[in-house]
Amino acid sequence: MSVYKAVEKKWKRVKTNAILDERGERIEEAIHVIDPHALTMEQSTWIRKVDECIVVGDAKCVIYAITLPETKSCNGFYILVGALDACTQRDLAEKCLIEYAEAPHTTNLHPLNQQIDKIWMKATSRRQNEPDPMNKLHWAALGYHYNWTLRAYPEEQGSHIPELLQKLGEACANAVGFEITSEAALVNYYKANSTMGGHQDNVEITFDHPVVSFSIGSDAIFLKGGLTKDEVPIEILLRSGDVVVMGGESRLCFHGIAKTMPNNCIPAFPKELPNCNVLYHNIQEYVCSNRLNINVRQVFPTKSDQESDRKRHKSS
Ligand SMILES: O=C(O)CCC(=O)C(=O)O
Ligand SMILES: [Fe+2]
Repeated sequence: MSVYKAVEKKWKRVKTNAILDERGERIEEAIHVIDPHALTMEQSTWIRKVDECIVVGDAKCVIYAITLPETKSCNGFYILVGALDACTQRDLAEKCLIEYAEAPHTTNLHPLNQQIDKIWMKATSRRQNEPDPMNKLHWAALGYHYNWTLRAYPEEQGSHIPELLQKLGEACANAVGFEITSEAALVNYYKANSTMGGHQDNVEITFDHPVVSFSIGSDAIFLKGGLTKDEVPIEILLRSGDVVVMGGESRLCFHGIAKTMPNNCIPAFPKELPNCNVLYHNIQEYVCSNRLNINVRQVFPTKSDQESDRKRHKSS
């Protein structure tokens, strides 16, 4: 079994929803976890704070470059801690639930001809004994919709990338020195026990631009491995509002979600807000037991990338 798989298995066995026990001490399985809010002395020796910035609203965030301890190379993997301000988190949660899962975007239910229109409205207005349609929703695709059967991106964009995602993607990528034109976005809907197996994001036509990934709602244990599953992955606790940028050498690293950890207390989603309505209450309840992830990617090379490639080839 690969070491990556062994770490995934370890998290499958963890039944608690926090890395700390009742006494406030780390559970044994979590001793290596990087909690960006509480780095250990040892972690501070290899996790570099590269900058502080404001990506959106008034959220001042710290940027850490997280490199694998074995290689110690700075390989383009960054976490922007709390980069999304509370308003943006609430706005994105609402959009994931009532806009991004609707046509013209597609979802995992679409290829099965089971796409459910107004899924969030149906879920929240159903009778108590009726099944929750949200249980069937795993992902939504925006922009260029990757075709998993043909294993290819289509020539035409299936839907637009919302301006907010374009802007956030660009701001986060620029904050760590990368550029991105978001052409495809994926929204992942995680339930309390959902995981995402280790994989590489390797279906785009270019890998010269980073994947920018936004976390909203419940906490998660994110695993970031190397270029093979034989490298020990680092384990990172991601919270609502955190942004991960995987560019440069880390663009093709194995990664995934080993555990989703529902938490009752998410600062951006208090139980009551001034003037809050039923929609907010439903969203607040949802994010406390589920996690949303939105990630944006550039699929095709930028014209200037192609130009510089051509020049490189000519001169070599
Ligand atoms: O949920 C996450 O943070 C990671 C999602 C991911 O890796 C993907 O959609 O490819
Ligand atoms: Fe991924």
